[in-house]
This record gives sequence, C-alpha cells and structure tokens, in this order.
Amino acid sequence: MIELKNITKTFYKKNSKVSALSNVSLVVPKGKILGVIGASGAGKSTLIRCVNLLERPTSGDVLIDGRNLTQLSSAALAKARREIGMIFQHFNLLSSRTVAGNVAFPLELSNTPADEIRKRVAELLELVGLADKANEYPSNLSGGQKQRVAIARTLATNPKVLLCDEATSALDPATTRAILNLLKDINQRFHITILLITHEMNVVKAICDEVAVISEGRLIERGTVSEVFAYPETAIAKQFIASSLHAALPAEYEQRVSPTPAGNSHPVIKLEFNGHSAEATILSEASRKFNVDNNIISAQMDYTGGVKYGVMLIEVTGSEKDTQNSLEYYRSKQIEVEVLGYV
Ligand SMILES: Nc1ncnc2c1ncn2[C@@H]1O[C@H](COP(=O)(O)OP(=O)(O)OP(=O)(O)O)[C@@H](O)[C@H]1O
Repeated sequence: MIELKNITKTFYKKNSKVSALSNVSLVVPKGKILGVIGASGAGKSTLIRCVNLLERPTSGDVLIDGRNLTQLSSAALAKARREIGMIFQHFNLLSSRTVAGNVAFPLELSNTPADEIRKRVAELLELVGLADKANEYPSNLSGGQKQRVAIARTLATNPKVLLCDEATSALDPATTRAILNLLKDINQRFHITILLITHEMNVVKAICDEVAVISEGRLIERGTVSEVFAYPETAIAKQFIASSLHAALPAEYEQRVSPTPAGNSHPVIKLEFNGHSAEATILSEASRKFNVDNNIISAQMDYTGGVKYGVMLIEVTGSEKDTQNSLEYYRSKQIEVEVLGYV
C-alpha cells in the first residue's frame, strides 16, 4: 500500500547541505502497521512527511496503492492526499471550531452535503468515544481527547493510509495506551495501513507488525517486531530495546552497592537475555552446577514470537570461584553479563 523507492532528501542551507534521508526504501503491505524508530534528528519526520509529499524528496519515488505521487499534477496530488490521513504530536486542531466542527472540516472542503456531514461526524465521534463532546472547544479537552478528535477528523474522508507523526509523544502512559488501542482498532476494523514514527520502543511493541530502525537518514534494520526484539542486529536497535526494559536497581541497593568487593560482599549482576540466549531456567541450572545462590533483585522478561528476552538483576552468593564459574556459564549460553558492583 505504501512503497518508498530510494528516497533521498537533502536540505540546502546558505553554505551547507544536510542529508536528511539517504536512499531509503520500504514497503508497508495493505492493512499492516509499520513503526519507524530512531533517535532525534535521525530523519523520522522528514521520512513521514515525504510519504504525502508535505516534503518533496530530492530523488526517489513514493507509491501509494500503486500510484506514483511524485508524478501527479498538483490537482491530482490534492485528490490523492485525501486518501492519506495524518495525525501529529500536537494534534493541530482548529481552536475556533468545536469538536464537531473540526471533524466536519475536511468534509466541508470536499463539498459533502450538510446532512451527510452531520451523520458522518456523529458516527466518527461515536467511534472515538467523544459523542458527548461534540459542542466543546479543543481548549476544554485533555491531550488524549484532542488526539481522538484529530483521529476522527482524519478518518472523515475514509483514508487508505494513516501516517502518525509521534502521535502519542505528548501523552501520559495510560492515555498513550488508550490512543494506541484506538489506532489498532481502526487498523483492524477498516484495514487502514498505518505508518508511524516514534522514538519509543514501547509504542512499536504495543501495535506494530513490523519495525524499521532509522539512523542518520538511513534504514539500518528492518523486521517483524518479534524478530527485531529477540534478535536485534544493530547497536541502535539494542539500545532502543534496552531502554524499553526497566530493570533498575532499587534505591536501597543503589546506596549499598560498592564498585569493589570487600569482606563478605557478593556481586550484583545484570544478565541480558536475547533470542539467542538459553532459557531463563539457566539460573537454577547454574545454582545446582556451581553451588551458588541467585537472588533475583529485579527482572523484566518479555515473550514475543516464541522467544524470551529481557533483563534480570541478581545477587550471587557463593565462593569466588563458584561465582566466577557461574558467570562464565551464563556467557557460554549467550547471555550478556555485567557486574554492577558488590553488596
Ligand atoms: N526544513 C529543514 N531545513 C533544513 N534541515 C532540516 C529541515 N528539516 C529537517 N532538517 C534536518 O534533517 C535532519 C533530520 O531531521 P528530522 O526532523 O527528520 O529528524 P527526526 O528524526 O524527526 O528528529 P526529531 O525526533 O527530533 O523530530 C536533521 O539534521 C534536521 O536538522
């Protein structure tokens, strides 16, 4: 449904040029949700803006449902854009219009008859759970409600494709989950193809089928969400995954932990499991084999596509030799081992 072929975008400033996208190609099949994740400045916004030609690529082709947008006349492009909805981080609602007025806006632009507009607006507000807010103004709504209005507005013209530009970045975690659920629901009910950009792996994990990682204007990794989570290839993908796993040392441990061993102290170890690592039962195996006790301090293990991955912080008690042998054993099972300190 969405096909980008060799997209390059270069911005020219007075004496310099910025290469925002270099030779980016990607495909999003009909009805799928693809998340593009990247750090600040990686080129995410430029990429998503190239899909509806809000930003014209310096070179390359943008095909939506088989039609090459870069070759359309401006009138044909305006028409084609009605099939591409977009929602933004800061909602972009018209403050002088009510909720119903905002949702009606694109229908008024396309000269839809008034009674049809009324019916469609009521339907859409029902869909996004805002039927009781039709006559409110955006300033009286919460961030989550504003994003619901923006979603209803963009669905008004029955787009085939929905572009989400950091759509949940201004929302708290609970509201983020609710908006992501709404997007997933829309995707499933209407088979709308969604391309979203984000800097949060949790957004990708919540609703995407596939993920692409962008860095310095290049797509460096791509796969199903479970493949990339279980077997990340690039350091950047690993970093994003690690940042979505919260296995932090509790404050009480932070205060007690010392960088060097002393007297009877024992090590606090961080174990990172990925798809290549052995199962988490490895802790009891090591315990039996090497006469060590493993006390789990905190852990976040996840399970996607038949593989477990995640992070575990443990405190190991045993003789120095047995402890070292157990750590070597973990390493031999493809678990990444880091000594955080001693308590
Ligand atoms: N209109 C512009 N003129 C000049 N340079 C630009 C323009 N828009 C983007 N850039 C540059 O292109 C690069 C990619 O920017 P882009 O906004 O696409 O990144 P991003 O991944 O969306 O970042 P963020 O998450 O911070 O929004 C950056 O170096 C940026 O400074």
